[in-house]
Amino acid sequence: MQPRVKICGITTAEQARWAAEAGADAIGLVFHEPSTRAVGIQQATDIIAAIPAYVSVVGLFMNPDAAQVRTVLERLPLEMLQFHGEESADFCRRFGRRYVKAVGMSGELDLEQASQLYPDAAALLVDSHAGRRAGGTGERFDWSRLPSRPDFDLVLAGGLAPGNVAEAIRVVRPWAVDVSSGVESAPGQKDPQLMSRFIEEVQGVGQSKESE
Ligand SMILES: O=C(O)c1ccccc1NCC(=O)[C@H](O)[C@H](O)COP(=O)(O)O
Repeated sequence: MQPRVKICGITTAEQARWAAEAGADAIGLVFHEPSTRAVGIQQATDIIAAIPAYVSVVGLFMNPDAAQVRTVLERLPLEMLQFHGEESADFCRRFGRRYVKAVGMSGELDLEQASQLYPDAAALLVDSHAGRRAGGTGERFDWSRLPSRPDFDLVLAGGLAPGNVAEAIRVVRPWAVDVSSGVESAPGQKDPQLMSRFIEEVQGVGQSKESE
């Protein structure tokens, strides 16, 4: 089955339209400072207005306080939340939204234990750096470290790009892939051609012989 695609770190309405037209299933808005991709409420409002139906909007936080998340949710119609820090499961489930929990692959990590810590997460996003280190690094990790048949939906992130995403999918067979740096021509500058090529590579894996 073809993985879903989330393009993260969208900062303008134009980038959002590019991502949706390229075929992204979800668009990520970063509410964590400091990040070159962080957006404010009005900016996010303008971006969301440009996103067509059936493309979900994910709000990304890293170790926020509850008031920050609540303020964003009062002002913006986010479909899902993504927590990228050391948030507890109790914290993540407080906001009445489905959420994805990011886990960092730097250092030793027991993914099965992580999935038991967040039993109601919609998915676990495995990234090069989470927990104490921010994401959006453009760095990949050793995909062979991932379990072959996890008992949770796995979102693969970290250094993905048009040139490696097909191999990543064949190795990991994730539920979804998530990309930010790999579809940028410069930090924070999403590129429509890179977005299209990335999604074409994802779609191509389903058709190619090697994927069997
Ligand atoms: O994208 C950011 O700037 C960011 C900052 C702080 C925490 C998380 C952040 N991004 C989270 C994502 O979901 C990214 O898409 C993910 O880490 C992959 O990023 P990249 O390696 O650049 O593709």
